Amino acid sequence: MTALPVASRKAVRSYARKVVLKHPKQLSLALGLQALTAGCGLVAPWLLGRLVEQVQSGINRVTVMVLLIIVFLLLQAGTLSLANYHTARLTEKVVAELREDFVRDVLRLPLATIESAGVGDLITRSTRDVQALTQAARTNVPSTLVTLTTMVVMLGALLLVGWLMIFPCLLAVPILWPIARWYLSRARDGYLRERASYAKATESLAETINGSRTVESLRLNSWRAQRLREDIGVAYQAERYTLSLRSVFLPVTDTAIAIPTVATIVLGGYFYDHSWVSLAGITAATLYTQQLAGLIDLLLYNQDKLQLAGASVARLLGVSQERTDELRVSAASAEPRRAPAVPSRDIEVKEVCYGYSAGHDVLHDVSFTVREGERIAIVGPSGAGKTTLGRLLAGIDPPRKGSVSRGGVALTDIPRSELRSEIALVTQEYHFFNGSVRDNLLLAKPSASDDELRECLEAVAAWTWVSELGLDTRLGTGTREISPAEAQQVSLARLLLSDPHTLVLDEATSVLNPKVARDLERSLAALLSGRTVISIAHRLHTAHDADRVIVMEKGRIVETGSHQELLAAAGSYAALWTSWQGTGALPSTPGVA
Ligand SMILES: Nc1ncnc2c1ncn2[C@@H]1O[C@H](COP(=O)(O)OP(=O)(O)OP(=O)(O)O)[C@@H](O)[C@H]1O
Repeated sequence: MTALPVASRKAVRSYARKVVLKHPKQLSLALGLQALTAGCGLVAPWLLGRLVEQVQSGINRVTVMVLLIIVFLLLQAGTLSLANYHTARLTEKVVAELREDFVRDVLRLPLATIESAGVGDLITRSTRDVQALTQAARTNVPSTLVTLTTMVVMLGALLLVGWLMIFPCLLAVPILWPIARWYLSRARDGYLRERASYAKATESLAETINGSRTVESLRLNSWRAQRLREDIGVAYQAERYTLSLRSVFLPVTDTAIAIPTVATIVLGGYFYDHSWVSLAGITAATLYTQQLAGLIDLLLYNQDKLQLAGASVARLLGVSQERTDELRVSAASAEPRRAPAVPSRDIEVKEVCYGYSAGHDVLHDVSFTVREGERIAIVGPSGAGKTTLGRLLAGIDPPRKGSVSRGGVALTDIPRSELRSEIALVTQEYHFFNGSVRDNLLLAKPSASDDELRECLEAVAAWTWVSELGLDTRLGTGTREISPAEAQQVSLARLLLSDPHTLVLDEATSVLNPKVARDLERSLAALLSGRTVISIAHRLHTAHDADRVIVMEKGRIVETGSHQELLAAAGSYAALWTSWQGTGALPSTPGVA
């Protein structure tokens, strides 16, 4: 299993910069309002300082001062709510864009990449990581911006009330600086490990749920439970590590931020004794320093959450890197290729070898050409390599050796959007998305008319039940359940709508009962005229109807010809045919798992 990539710190930083600078007006407005709020917040401590000084020197203007303090506090509350409103608008917009980017990138991932990464990784990225990022963007990012702006304004004010009062604040720096460096150099990797361990546990869980029947029937419950316990154990250790980082970081910083307040009072008294700072200055500085301590505390707390969000961004951006890599590969390989004078839709399979693991090929030296408009049936016993060949013919996996190409270009080098509109693989894995039949069909062609939808549904023999229910009736979990055969029919109709010129059908009609399957294949055959169809045939009547039959055994092509020619040759195909006529099933390849 190959995990999806994780973006580097540099990529995360440049993405964050891009996102922040994408809305300069909204950002300036939000920051401006925050600075105004911070400015209003500074007036009350300053006025309090003046009040203390006036009381000490016998001037009685308490009422005016108190009224002024109330006015500024109200002003601060007003600007704060405006600042919060505009910051929230900006962050909601940014979060929405991030989510959209992520969904777009996930939808563009090649099937082979998802399969090799495992669904657990993708589920964790699209749930926990998106959630961590959303949470940070909604609360910690705005809070950090407010805190930083307020701190800058406050330090300026501290300089103004008495520049000497800045020194007590600096006493915390020798502790805060190294502990922050220590923490930051470890937190990102810690959180990345934590996320990866969640992905693994989710993968195990998803695998167990998907294979629950197999687990039950083979009594693998305790083995699966043990596996899950191990994965949870790894996640627990990863969480303990990040917890241990926080257990050091937060108490040390909590202690360090208490120093400036104490030092301001102690040193302030000393400065006052020497008449270096006024009483008003010391009062205001003490209040500022106390607020500053609270701000640093908040900043560090946010920093922790931002580390977690940073790890999540790295994982989410990694998904887009996967896509970029793919496009880069196709762009690179596109350079030397020359468009043929007449674009050929023939698919050429040349000396192909392929294996799922190193040193164990399941396809050996396979060569043949699929001509445009041809009907090919690939037959052979179970484990012969038919499905594997089908995946290569659909451009999902590249061969280990040799080539599978169209017009001289390897299928895996053709941009996927282009390839998918040309060649489609139809497997036993079909999907009906919760919603109406119309919703499911329009995924393939959003502009399709009702007539087109009906035509495709009729072609797959589904119009009878769909017209009874209605195209817009909601189906799926929690509503009217859809049977596997119906779901498969809708998938096939969706495929017809997307109109690829080549179809690779791998057990496309296996869920249906033999009679319905045969009817469906007939309707499909009528509708598919003019298309290239490669059927991985598990029922030999498909081979009977094909232009050419390719017989595979143990990963090799052993015979090629029409049904009649192969029967006359009395070889492997003839044996398969006889066996199928007798039992309706194909034998397994001896020695092949
Ligand atoms: N994802 C996989 N990982 C590892 N080995 C695999 C994988 N898929 C298939 N194989 C192996 O590759 C070989 C060819 O399998 P394949 O499914 O292509 O055969 P098939 O002719 O389609 O069989 P069937 O008719 O039973 O579907 C088999 O030995 C199988 O165990």
